[in-house]
Amino acid sequence: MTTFYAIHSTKLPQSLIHVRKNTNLSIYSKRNCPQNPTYQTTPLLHCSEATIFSTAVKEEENANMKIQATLKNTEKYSKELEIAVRAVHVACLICKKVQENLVVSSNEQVQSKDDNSPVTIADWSVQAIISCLLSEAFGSEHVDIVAEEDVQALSMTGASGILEAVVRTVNESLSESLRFGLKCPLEDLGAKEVLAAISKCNSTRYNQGRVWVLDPVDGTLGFVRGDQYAIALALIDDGEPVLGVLGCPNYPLKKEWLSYNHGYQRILSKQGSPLSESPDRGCVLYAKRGTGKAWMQPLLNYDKKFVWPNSARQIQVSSIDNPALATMCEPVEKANSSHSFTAGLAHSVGLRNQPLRVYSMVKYAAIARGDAEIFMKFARAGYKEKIWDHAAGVVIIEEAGGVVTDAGGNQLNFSRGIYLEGLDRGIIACAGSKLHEKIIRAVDASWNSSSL
Ligand SMILES: Nc1ncnc2c1ncn2[C@@H]1O[C@H](COP(=O)(O)OS(=O)(=O)O)[C@@H](OP(=O)(O)O)[C@H]1O
Ligand SMILES: [Mg+2]
Ligand SMILES: [Mg+2]
Ligand SMILES: [Mg+2]
Repeated sequence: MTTFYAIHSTKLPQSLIHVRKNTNLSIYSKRNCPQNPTYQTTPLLHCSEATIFSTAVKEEENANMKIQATLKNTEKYSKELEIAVRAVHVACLICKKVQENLVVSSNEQVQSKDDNSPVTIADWSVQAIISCLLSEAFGSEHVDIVAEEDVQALSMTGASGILEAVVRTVNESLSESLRFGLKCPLEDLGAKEVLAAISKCNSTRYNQGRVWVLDPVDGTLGFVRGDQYAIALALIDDGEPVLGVLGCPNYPLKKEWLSYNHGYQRILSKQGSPLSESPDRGCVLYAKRGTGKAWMQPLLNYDKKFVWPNSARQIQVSSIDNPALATMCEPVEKANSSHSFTAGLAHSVGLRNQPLRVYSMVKYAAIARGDAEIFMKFARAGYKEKIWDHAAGVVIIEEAGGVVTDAGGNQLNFSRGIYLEGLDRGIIACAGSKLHEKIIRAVDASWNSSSL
C-alpha cells in the first residue's frame, strides 16, 4: 500500500526528509496544505492535486544549497576585508600626519618620478605598511601584491634622508596598528626590511588566484597641495576585483563641505582653521563583491575617543537620474582628463551644475556616497590607465548600486596586468543605468568631432 503525506512544499522539515531517505514510502507534497504546522503525517487519500514529493525535496535541497552558498559567500573574503579595512585606517592616520607636516614645512620630502609625477614619504610608507600588515595577517608566502611604487628613487645615495624618514614613519605606524588589533612585527623594521616590503609589491599574478592591488596614495598631487587624496586597496581574485577599500582622510563627512571649485585648503583657511582643526572629515569606504552593500566608517583619531571596532553605516548611490539635477566630478588636472571634452558632453546631456573637480579616487567615493552622480575621465591618447587607480572604487560604486564601465559600455578588465587593457576611450561611472546610457550615447555622438 502507498502512504501519502501532505507537506508544505518549500518548508520541509529535516525529519521528513530523513523518513523518506530511510523508507520506501512514496511521499507527496500538497502546496496548499491547510494544516498548521506545515506538514501532517495523516495519509492523504486525495492526492491528485499534490505535487510530487521529490520536487519538494529538490526545492528544499536547492534552498539549502543556496543558503549554504550564501553563507559561504558571506564568509568568503571576510577576514581579508576585515584586515584590509583596518590596514587602510592605519594608513590614513599616518598620511594625515605626514600631510600636515608637508603643508606646514618645506617640500623637500616630495620627489619627482621619471614621468615627473610626485612621490612622497607617505606613498612609500603606506606601501610598506600595508605590505607588511597583510604579510603578518596572512603569511608573506600567501600574499601577492601589486602596487604603484618601487624603491628605485628611494635606494639612491642622495635619498638617505628620505629613506630614514620612511623607516621612521613605517615603524611609528606599525606600532599604532596594534590599537586596531592588527598583528605587526615584534621589532622595529630596519631600512632593508622596509625596502623589501615595498619591493614585494610587484606581483605579476593578475588572473590566477588572489592578488592585492594597492595605490598607497592616490592623488599625490592633491596630497602635496594639502587637498584630497585616497588610499586604495582592492583584492582581485581570478582577474575580478572582489574587495574594495578606500581611505579618504580629507573627505568631509558632510557633503556640503565638498566644494572644490575654490580649493579645499582655501575654504579651510577662509574659515580661519588650520587643516588639523577643520570640520569632521575622513572616512573609509569598503565593499565586498556580490553583497549589494557598501559601507562607510568615520576615520578615528588616536585620542581618548579611540574605540575599535568602528561603527559603519551603509552608503548608496544617489537616486537622481535627471541630468539637469546631476553633478559630474572629474580630475583636477587638465593633463589627466580633457576638461573641454567633458564640458561639451555635459552640455549636450543637459547637465547644469558646475563640475566637481576632485583629486584622486575620492571621486569614486563621492559617487558611492551619493554626493555626485557622474564621474568621467578621458585621458589623452596613449595614456594607459592603471588598475590600482580604479579597482577599489569600481567594487564600492557597483555594490553601492552604481555602474562603472569604459566609454564603450564594457566592464573594466583587471585581469591583464597593471594596465586596464582594452579600455575604450575613457571611464564612466554613474549613479544609475539611465544616466549611464545617456552619457555613453553622448560620448559616441561627440567623439569623432573631438580632438582626443
Ligand atoms: N597624464 C595622465 N593622464 C591620466 N592620468 C594620469 C596621468 N598622469 C597620472 N595619472 C594618474 O592619475 C591619477 C590621479 O588621477 P586623478 O583623477 O586624481 O587626477 S587629478 O590629480 O585630479 O588631476 C594618478 O594617481 P597617483 O599617481 O596615485 O596620484 C595617476 O595614476
Ligand atoms: Mg593613483
Ligand atoms: Mg599613487
Ligand atoms: Mg603616483
